[in-house]
Amino acid sequence: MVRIKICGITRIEDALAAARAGADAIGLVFYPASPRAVSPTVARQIIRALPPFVTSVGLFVDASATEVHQVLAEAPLDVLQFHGNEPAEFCNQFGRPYLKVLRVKPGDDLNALAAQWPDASGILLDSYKEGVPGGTGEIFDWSLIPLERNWPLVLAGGLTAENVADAIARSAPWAVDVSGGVEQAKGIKDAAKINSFVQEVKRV
Ligand SMILES: O=C(O)c1ccccc1NCC(=O)[C@H](O)[C@H](O)COP(=O)(O)O
Repeated sequence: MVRIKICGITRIEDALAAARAGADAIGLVFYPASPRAVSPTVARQIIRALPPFVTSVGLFVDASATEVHQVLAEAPLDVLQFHGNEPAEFCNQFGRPYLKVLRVKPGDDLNALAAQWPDASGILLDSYKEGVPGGTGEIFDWSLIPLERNWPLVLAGGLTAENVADAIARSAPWAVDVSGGVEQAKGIKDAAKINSFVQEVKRV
């Protein structure tokens, strides 16, 4: 069973649509420049509205430790997700499980890179786009993903209900992560697209 995270949630109704569809996790973006950014107060409201057993994941891009602690003081996130240049020592300091994001470029040795975060719960592979730290809506070359690896892969980047079966077949991920592929506008999810995506993952 491939797990599913619906990322870039900004509204309670979208979080509930994800939960009802059968998603395992939702992502909340704490990167002010993102059109999907939420405040800690809104994040708290969304997390409190979630039914049990749906994991809340907080996304950060080179935030300071103080900023991460400030978010955690208000929003009880289950998991942290680091999209910037955060070294392992930084990621380890919050006492929460975390995902480290690697934005994939041709020539990357992904096993060697993943080994730099040995305590990460998983490594999220996303598309590289200059100046865009995440939520690109673009796929990357899945043949660059090593099939022999000793870390849980969370696959992201331009996934949709139409391409996710192929992506799973090619990369055998632990989980898939989608944002733009289940939206009607940036930060506004589409319940029908969420349902289609989740159904397709469960089908394969
Ligand atoms: O969504 C954003 O705007 C964003 C901004 C900064 C860091 C991360 C961000 N989003 C991350 C994600 O939504 C997902 O982890 C991933 O990038 C998949 O996005 P998509 O390609 O749109 O499916």
